[in-house]
Parts: sequence; C-alpha cells; structure tokens
Amino acid sequence: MDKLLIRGGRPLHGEVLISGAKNAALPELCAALLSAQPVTLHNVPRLQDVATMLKLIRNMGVTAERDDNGTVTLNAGALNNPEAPYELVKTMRASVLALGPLLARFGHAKVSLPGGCAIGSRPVDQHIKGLQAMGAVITVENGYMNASLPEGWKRLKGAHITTDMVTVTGTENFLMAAALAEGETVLENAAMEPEITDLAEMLIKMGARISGHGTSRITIEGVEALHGCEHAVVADRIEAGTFLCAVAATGGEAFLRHGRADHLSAVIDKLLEAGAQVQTEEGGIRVRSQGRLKAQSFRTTEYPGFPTDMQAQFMALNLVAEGPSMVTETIFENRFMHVNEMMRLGARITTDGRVATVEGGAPLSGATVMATDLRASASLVIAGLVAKGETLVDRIYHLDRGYDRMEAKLRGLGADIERVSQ
Ligand SMILES: CC(=O)N[C@H]1[C@@H](OP(=O)(O)OP(=O)(O)OC[C@H]2O[C@@H](n3ccc(=O)[nH]c3=O)[C@H](O)[C@@H]2O)O[C@H](CO)[C@@H](O)[C@@H]1O
Ligand SMILES: C=C(OP(=O)(O)O)C(=O)O
Repeated sequence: MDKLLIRGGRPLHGEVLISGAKNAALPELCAALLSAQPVTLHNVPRLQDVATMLKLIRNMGVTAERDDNGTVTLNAGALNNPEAPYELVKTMRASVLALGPLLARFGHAKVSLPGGCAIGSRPVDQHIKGLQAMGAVITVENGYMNASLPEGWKRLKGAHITTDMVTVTGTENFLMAAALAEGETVLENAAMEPEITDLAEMLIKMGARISGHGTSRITIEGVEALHGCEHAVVADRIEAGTFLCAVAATGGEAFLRHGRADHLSAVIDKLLEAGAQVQTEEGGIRVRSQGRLKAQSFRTTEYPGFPTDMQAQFMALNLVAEGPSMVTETIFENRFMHVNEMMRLGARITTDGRVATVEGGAPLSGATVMATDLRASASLVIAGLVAKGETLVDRIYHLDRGYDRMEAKLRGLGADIERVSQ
C-alpha cells in the first residue's frame, strides 16, 4: 500500500498548476449519459474517482477515451446497461449521480446505494424524494435503488422540489433529470456551489434550458433530447485552497495558476485575517506568508460559506498559527477523523461534538499517521510539511481519490516528499 514520506520544514516556493475540479468532472461525466451524441470534456483531472467513474460508465456501454492532456471523449449512443453495480460504486459517493441521467433518458435505472464513508452517514433520501416528485417509482432493495417510470409514461414530469437541506449531488441529479423531463422543474433550496454552475453551463451547451443556477432557486424547462457538446471543467477550488493553506503554513510564496479566487472568498478572507497575503493575479492566485500567522476560528457552511472540504486543511494551518481557534463542522457529523492523527504529530486539540478547539503554536514533530478520508489526508500532508523530522502518511489511496498528482506538485514547490510502496 502506498504511503507518503515527508521531511518537513521547507517553505514552499514556485508555481503550481491547479487541475480541473473533481466535484465538477464527476457530474459532468454523468451528464454525457443524457445524450446519444459525443461529448468532449477538457481539463479532466487525473485521479482515482475519475478512473472509477469512467469504469462505471464504460460498464454501461458508453465509449470513453482520455488523452494525456486531460481531454475525455464520451459517446453514450450505444448505452445498453443502465446499471451501477455495487463493486464499482462502493468507493465513490458520486456514483449516485448516474441515477438522474439514466432514469431521464432510459426511463429506468438500477443504481447501488453508495458505500459508507468515514465523514458521516450520507443518506440519499433527498435524491429519491426529489425524483419521486418528478413521477419516478423508486424502490430500495438488496442495497440497490430500482427506478422506473409509471406505466405509460415516456418521460419524467417537471416538479417543484424543495429539499430538506442543501444538497450538492442532489441538486445535480435533479438538474440532469429535469433537463429531459416534460415541463418545468423548479428547485428551491438548491446548492449554489461553483460546480453546480459549471454543470448547468455544460447542460445548456447540450441544449438544456436552465436559469437561476448559482442561486438557491433554479428553473429548468425540460426538452425532448440533448445534443453533444464540448466543455472545459472548472478549476478545482478545493485543490487550490489546499495549496493556499500549505504554502501559508510553511511560510512560503507561490503562484497557483488557474486558481479561482472568486470561488474561494470564505477561505481567502480567513487567510488574510490570519496574516497571509493573497492576491488575484492574471491567470491565478498568489499567496505569500512569513509564517507567524494568527489562528482563525471558522464554521463550515454551504457555498458561499466556508467549505467543509477545506475544514481539515485549514485546521492544519491553525496548528502552526499563534493562539486558540474554534473549528465548527456543520455539514457532516463525523468529519474530525484527522484530529487524533494530528495529535500524534504533537497538535493540541480537543473536540466536543461538532466543535474542535485548537491550541495553536505547539511544536509539531514527525510521526506515522493514517489518512482516514480524502481531505483528512491532505491536512496530514500539510501538517507533515511543517513538522520537524519525518512524517509517514499511510493509506493515501484516500488522497489519490481526489488529488491530481499531489506529491509531484508539492515536489515542484520544493517540498521533500516521496511516495513509498511498502
Ligand atoms: C462528489 C461531490 O460533489 N461531493 C461533495 C458533495 O457531497 P454530497 O453531495 O454527497 O453532499 P450533500 O451536499 O448532499 O450533503 C450535505 C448534507 O446533507 C445530508 N444529506 C444529503 C443528501 C440526502 O439525500 N440526504 C441527506 O441527509 C448529508 O448527509 C450532509 O449532511 O457536497 C459536500 C458538501 O459540500 C462535499 O463535502 C463533497 O465533497
Ligand atoms: C467528501 C468529498 O468527496 P466525496 O463526496 O466524493 O466523498 C470531498 O471531495 O472532500
């Protein structure tokens, strides 16, 4: 199993290229299922979840080819197996995104419930409820969602859907299903994440009629068929945020090419308050810090608030910053798995339910730590970059799920980091 060996203490310097967003590429690969015509996606990141999604849709009968420049060409014209089996779904939450498009285009789908994940229970009740409001008949049996249309129906019907909470993949499933439904769908309490906007823009290129994306009320006027399109995946704001924290925590300076500061306002505001310098420059974001940061309290919320996917990485920065901070996780009930591992490096943190209190400024020293989920892994890498001595981060298959060649990018910034297989 691969591990990352980090010798800490080197400030990061230089330039790093930010890849396309995992959380936009995954729904956009599923959007290709909506059309019988070819779809070309550019800027697709090279990571495990994308490989899993390609395997999943190829298994349905879709042809998918990727080149070395991040372009994936898909053709779902011959799709003959609208099914997502457990073996391919168990490692990836985003596989639930096959449900909406398959049901909308074929009138039936069988999708395994996504596997459990360390950050919380993550039910899909809202996905099911919303699609049922559009007329779908859905039963859950033997771990599978079996979805179909009522007798005599050719298409889903537009509906007014108000979810109990803001759900990102739920909003994406409804967007894709509604694009091919009969009549108008209105999504209230819709997620506003940049990945939703990017997906909506892709669907519009395919002929979908969508307005209000980027707000909490999205309207979709269904059409009979969608055509092919060419689309570039938006830059990964979470990867950019991770590098911002890594550079600031190590007291370095770097330019994040393709980084989108406008998608990271909540994180950048906290970095500025902490004393780092962050500027938008043409083509990306520049970050600079002299170390001696001031720890920041924050609370995760839906976009445009502080992203839960940046909570662990900013906590790593708070470890080396001066003073106490309180980190409140409001989205997932079990997303502090990195805390115990950080304490192995010498961090002083206490947790009480959804609140972690960090005593910043404790000297960190290298140790073997275990990655428990994707962003926890990234936070341990950041902590390892500042810790004295050697840190070995185990179980980095979590990291590989969602980061595009992270250790190579960090090495490019001067980090002493290598992948070891043991
Ligand atoms: C592939 C992808 O895009 N993943 C992102 C997406 O996950 P994902 O879309 O799974 O997360 P949601 O926005 O749906 O989850 C938000 C909250 O709603 C709950 N919920 C959600 C749906 C549902 O049917 N029932 C329910 O109870 C969840 O358990 C969670 O507590 O948004 C999360 C929140 O920004 C991010 O951390 C993930 O990186
Ligand atoms: C939780 C995440 O991803 P997923 O929803 O794919 O598990 C994440 O990207 O941090």
